[in-house]
Amino acid sequence: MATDVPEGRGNPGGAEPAHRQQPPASHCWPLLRVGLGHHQATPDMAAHHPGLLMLLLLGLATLVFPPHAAAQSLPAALRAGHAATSLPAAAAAPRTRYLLYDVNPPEGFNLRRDVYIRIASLMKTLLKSENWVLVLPPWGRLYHWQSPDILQVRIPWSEFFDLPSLNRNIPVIEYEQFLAESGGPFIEQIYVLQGYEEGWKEGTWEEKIDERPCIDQLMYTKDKHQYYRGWFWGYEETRGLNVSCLSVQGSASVVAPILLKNTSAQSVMLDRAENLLHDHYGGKDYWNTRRSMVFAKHLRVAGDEFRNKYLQSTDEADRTHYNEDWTQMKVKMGTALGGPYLGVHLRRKDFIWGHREDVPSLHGAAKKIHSLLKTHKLEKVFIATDAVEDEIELLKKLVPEMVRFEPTSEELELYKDGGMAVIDQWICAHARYFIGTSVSTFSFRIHEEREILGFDPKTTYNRFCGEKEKNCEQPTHWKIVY
Ligand SMILES: C[C@@H]1O[C@H](OP(=O)(O)OP(=O)(O)OC[C@H]2O[C@@H](n3cnc4c(=O)[nH]c(N)nc43)[C@H](O)[C@@H]2O)[C@@H](O)[C@H](O)[C@@H]1O
Repeated sequence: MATDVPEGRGNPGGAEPAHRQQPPASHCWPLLRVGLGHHQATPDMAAHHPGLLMLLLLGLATLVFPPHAAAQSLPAALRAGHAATSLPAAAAAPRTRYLLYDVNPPEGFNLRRDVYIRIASLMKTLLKSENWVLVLPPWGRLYHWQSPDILQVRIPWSEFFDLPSLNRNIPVIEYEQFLAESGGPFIEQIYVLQGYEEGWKEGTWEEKIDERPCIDQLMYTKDKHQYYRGWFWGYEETRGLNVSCLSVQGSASVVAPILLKNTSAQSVMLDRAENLLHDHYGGKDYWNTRRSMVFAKHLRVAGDEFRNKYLQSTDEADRTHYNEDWTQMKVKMGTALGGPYLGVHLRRKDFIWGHREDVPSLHGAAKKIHSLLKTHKLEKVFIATDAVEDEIELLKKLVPEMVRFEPTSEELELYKDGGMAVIDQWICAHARYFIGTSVSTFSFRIHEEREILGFDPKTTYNRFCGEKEKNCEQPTHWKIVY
């Protein structure tokens, strides 16, 4: 079970509470895109312009009576057993509360996708008693996204994921919609999640959460109006009204009582949300959320066109039919054949800097690739990698059969580094046989995509071994649960 641990990063085995019930997946919450641009009234601006102050006050009023509260409360009302009644909307509508979250800055795209799954479980717990909406943290300023000359900040989720699909699992909105609905640049309560200073004694694991003094120096500073400034995904006008710390040890839903009882703030942000563990890793709720994370259509189309053109791979021939509605997609294991190519994810950069034993040299990887091509009678290999230019040149020499998705500058600007990662993953997910890199969440997400598509696990849960590795344990098969 070597590979389950890094997935949760400090996710101690056996600490999962009972599987939590999920709300009906059949609702599609209303998606209201409100174009606000990146212009917000700032607290500083308001202080100097009485007219703006008026606007700001109006905005604050909408915190209490958000314009879409009635529409968004409908699923909650239905869950609570009410019909869509003839009561006046304002009277019938419980207020909408907004959950926001962020992750430790150095963490990459696919670890962040894992944290989303944990937060979705918390949302499902909250929705049992109140009307919450998850505000999707805009993408950007990720350490691994190093392509020069493209602006990679304030990126909405819709650039990488299909929002209607996410909404079939839990109610989500983009950050700009939150700004428009809540009327201003304020997040009322920020909780910074941290561990317990005293740690935990082995053998005495218990789930707990407490308001505690902050252990590390806060990444938030007060402005002259006593509002908190910080990194709010590149939205420089956003401010926190209150910041405090929570020591937490446990799964995501351990936070629910705090949010339901200790604070009445309408918008609550959980910073350093990677400190929460999965409610139930690999269970039905996990898989429902994972299945709802459908890649944005334009990225899937780009990947499909590439498969067709360079890898002679089509869904018909490969038996990888995809249903746009994930709730209707249930493929029997082993049904998918995959395109006539080997899929490879070769993680480099920070994975080799630590001289890790479980990462192969390029010569070692090339040797394994050739052996797999022979075994599976394949002629082409698609390689997804974050290797630097020199390594790519060496790879080209070592593996002349290599095919890569190399974007034009226009494509890179359009898809960005995140979109490139998605396209690479999508192509790897459709290969006849896949081999990835040890403990990389990038590879893990490919495993899951192949599980959803219905591949035989033998063609999926494979990884390269380091030349000096003594016990090269292969990835765990996490069977899909419907
Ligand atoms: C050591 C740790 O590794 C963890 O990375 P790991 O799980 O592999 O996976 P990720 O969390 O996705 O972070 C790696 C990032 O590197 C880029 N990248 C890696 N491989 C490829 C590839 O084959 N194709 C493309 N297009 N991009 C790639 C991409 O931006 C990806 O999101 C990080 O999340 C942690 O922050 C930390 O750095």
